[in-house]
Amino acid sequence: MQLRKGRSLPQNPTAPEGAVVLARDVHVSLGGQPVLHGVSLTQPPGTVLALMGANGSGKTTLVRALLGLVPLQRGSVELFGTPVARFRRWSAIGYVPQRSSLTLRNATVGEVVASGRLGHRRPFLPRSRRDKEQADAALERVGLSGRQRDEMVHLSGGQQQRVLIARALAAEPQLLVMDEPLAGVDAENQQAIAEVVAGLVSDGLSATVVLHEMGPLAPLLSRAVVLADGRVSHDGPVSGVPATPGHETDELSPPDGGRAFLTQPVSPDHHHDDRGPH
Ligand SMILES: Nc1ncnc2c1ncn2[C@@H]1O[C@H](COP(=O)(O)OP(=O)(O)OP(=O)(O)O)[C@@H](O)[C@H]1O
Repeated sequence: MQLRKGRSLPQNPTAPEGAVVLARDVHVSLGGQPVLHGVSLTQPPGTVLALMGANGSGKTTLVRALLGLVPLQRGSVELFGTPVARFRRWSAIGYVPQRSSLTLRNATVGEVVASGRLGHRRPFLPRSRRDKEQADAALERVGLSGRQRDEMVHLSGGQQQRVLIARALAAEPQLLVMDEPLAGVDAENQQAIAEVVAGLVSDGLSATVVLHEMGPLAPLLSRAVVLADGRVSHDGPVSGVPATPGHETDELSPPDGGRAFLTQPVSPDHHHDDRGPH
């Protein structure tokens, strides 16, 4: 599939020095249960960081901690050099949540992508020409131009995922945070998503991506942080990532990576078939 480059999405204005994400000794408890036990990581600008690990290892909780969505028991998080509690430039971050966690039955593609501009809009005013241009450019970027009127429910899982990425891109982010963008997505759409990410990275954006397996994103990953039971078990090049935790001699080595990383089967929620019209 050939994807056209977006027309007017921004170049990344992030200064070359300084991390886009910096976490130090992050401890998080949920429902009284400790989930993260002292996680630290640094993501330099312009990089693609994979957060990996088995089901329940704490990946989603870590992403939520990085975005200030859950309180820290201990430790600190900085976004673009600002402590997360004082961070206000949320439009600089495009968040693509797990598709399976969303209910989008009644929304159209255009509505979903337009909602990505809400952070730029002033209350009670109709959307501006720039809002529309950025939404259209984001949709073009993911290869779904002209699909604004389609209902989300009629798209395949992979196409829905691409719409959610377009929604995040419409906000003109500098950092894209994606939670399992390849889960339940067919090979063609996985490739399309990888091409979108490659284009964004070449424009200087950064991406933090929760992954069960690297798939076609493998060649794009700058490094991987692997969690095991809420602790970092690996932080470094992707080539050093074990195919299965506990079997560290069996390594993935991009660009022909993409083998399954799981120690446990993906929960049914992660395996919505990529059905529907293409
Ligand atoms: N609200 C909550 N209350 C109590 N425990 C929770 C809560 N949310 C998550 N947990 C627990 O925290 C641990 C980490 O969950 P999390 O969803 O962060 O893991 P994950 O690595 O993203 O898993 P998956 O790959 O299945 O999405 C799990 O043991 C989970 O049961």
